[in-house]
Amino acid sequence: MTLPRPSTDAGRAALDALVTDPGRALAAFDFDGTLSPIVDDPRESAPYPGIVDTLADLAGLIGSVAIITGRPAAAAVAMGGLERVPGITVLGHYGAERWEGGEVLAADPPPGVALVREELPGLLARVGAPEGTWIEDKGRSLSVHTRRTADPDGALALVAPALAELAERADLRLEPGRMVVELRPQGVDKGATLTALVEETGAGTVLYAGDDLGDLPAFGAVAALRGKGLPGLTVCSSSDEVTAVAEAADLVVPGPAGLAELLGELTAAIRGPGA
Ligand SMILES: O=P(O)(O)OC[C@H]1O[C@H](O[C@H]2O[C@H](CO)[C@@H](O)[C@H](O)[C@H]2O)[C@H](O)[C@@H](O)[C@@H]1O
Repeated sequence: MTLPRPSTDAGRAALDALVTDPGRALAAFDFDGTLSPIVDDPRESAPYPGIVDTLADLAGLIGSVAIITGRPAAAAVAMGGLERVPGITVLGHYGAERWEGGEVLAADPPPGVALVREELPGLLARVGAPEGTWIEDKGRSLSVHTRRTADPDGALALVAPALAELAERADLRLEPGRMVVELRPQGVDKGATLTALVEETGAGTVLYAGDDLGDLPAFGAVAALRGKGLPGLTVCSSSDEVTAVAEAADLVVPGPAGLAELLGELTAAIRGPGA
């Protein structure tokens, strides 16, 4: 197994730093589309086969492993079997929730979430959202999914103006993603969450892997941390659905299967020859 070469100097330097000084590294991962292949029904998401075991191996070799997801933290842990990864931190709702050692810490959601919960079904009916449009109520945010409609992009375009108006009235943020729009609380994104985690862990190197638009703030955080001298590597779990993430990444791997392979190669490189 050979480690792939990132396409940027900064990415190559960070990968070298991670392998030579793994004890000070933080590796953080998105969940859907990165650890878990995209599926039609979000309730059926599951990690790519073997990837959680590889993460568990990696967690025993590097400083810290974390998940930063738009899912509720406990849902990601349950879907992923992530409690098997020693010492893992799971940050849900882009960082508004924290799961660690079986406990979830979070502040109460703002009142706008309840307003959206009440109005969203009627709003979707009024604008003529097509069959297959689905509301995912995540407790502190709600997502409108169109993957299971006949024309997912068309359905998103149809509902977008009304969702924008509702989000503004509820003082929530609109978070676009892969055939989904989420209405969620303001004030936190994956970039701020990753930066805080780097500070908290005292990481000397950071790796972040993601696949969707909501991961771009974390890529921005890696760039900002590099500006302060911290080696950082961004990895895109690529798809045909989103190209902006691959364009921003130091290293592009073909979806969760490619990430699983990369993590195996990284683990082998840290262990060294003969291990
Ligand atoms: O931050 P993430 O862990 O990537 O979560 C982002 C959203 O992921 C989920 O939706 C996406 O995955 C689904 C299952 O594969 C797929 O059907 C959907 O089209 C994708 O957008 C999840 O359902 C959302 O709540 C997350 O915000």
